[in-house]
Amino acid sequence: MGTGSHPVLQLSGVGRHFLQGENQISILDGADFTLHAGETVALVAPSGTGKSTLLHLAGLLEHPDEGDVLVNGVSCAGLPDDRRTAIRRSEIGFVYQFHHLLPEFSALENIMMPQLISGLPKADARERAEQLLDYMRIGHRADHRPAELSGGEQQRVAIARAVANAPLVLLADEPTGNLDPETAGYVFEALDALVRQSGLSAVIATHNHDLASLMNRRVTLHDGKVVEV
Ligand SMILES: Nc1ncnc2c1ncn2[C@@H]1O[C@H](COP(=O)(O)OP(=O)(O)OP(=O)(O)O)[C@@H](O)[C@H]1O
Repeated sequence: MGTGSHPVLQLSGVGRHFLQGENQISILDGADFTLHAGETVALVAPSGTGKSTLLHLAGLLEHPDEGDVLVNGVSCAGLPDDRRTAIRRSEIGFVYQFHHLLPEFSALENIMMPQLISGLPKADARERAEQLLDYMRIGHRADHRPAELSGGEQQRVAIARAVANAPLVLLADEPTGNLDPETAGYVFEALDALVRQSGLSAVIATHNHDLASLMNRRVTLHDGKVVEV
């Protein structure tokens, strides 16, 4: 992380509450968090403490009940949905625990898709997708559909898709949680290398402490707040 790096993602006093039976439970409650440009942060917390909730709010996939999410300094709390969607598409890449690839399209087409939606010419989208597949060392799998790929390959395609539009921030929700330990290590290292090579900032939720130690910084969730480890 260089000196003078600016915040690319900020959670400010974020709350998220759910009704469970008769009780309201606060999963996030006045949570603050700042991610700086070029920084990688591991989010390591027990199951059910709100990692997915936090990432969904940070990725503008859901609204907080209180507080604000700022992406590159832009306050998103009061923005209309179309502006939030535009910011999400251009600034955020998201990797889910299960790949969420489109089953009827090839690996290459899945990676081209977000670029085509953003209006990039098809030839450029294809070139970028091919480069990313090569970088993830699955160039030979370009024409295969998700069901024809191994779990590790599927997740590498999902990572390539998430960074295809050169987002400012990559968010990953247990991207290797579904893989055997050896494959998980391999995929996580590829993800880490890609993030560093492209100068991305990232928040990656993982249960795996070895993988978390590859990141610049570790945080956890406690009583609805983000705390440094
Ligand atoms: N839409 C919802 N309605 C009600 N409760 C919810 C909702 N979404 C999440 N929760 C509850 O909030 C808590 C946190 O969920 P979340 O998925 O964020 O945890 P997590 O830390 O990501 O867990 P895991 O590691 O198991 O994925 C859980 O108890 C969950 O049941």
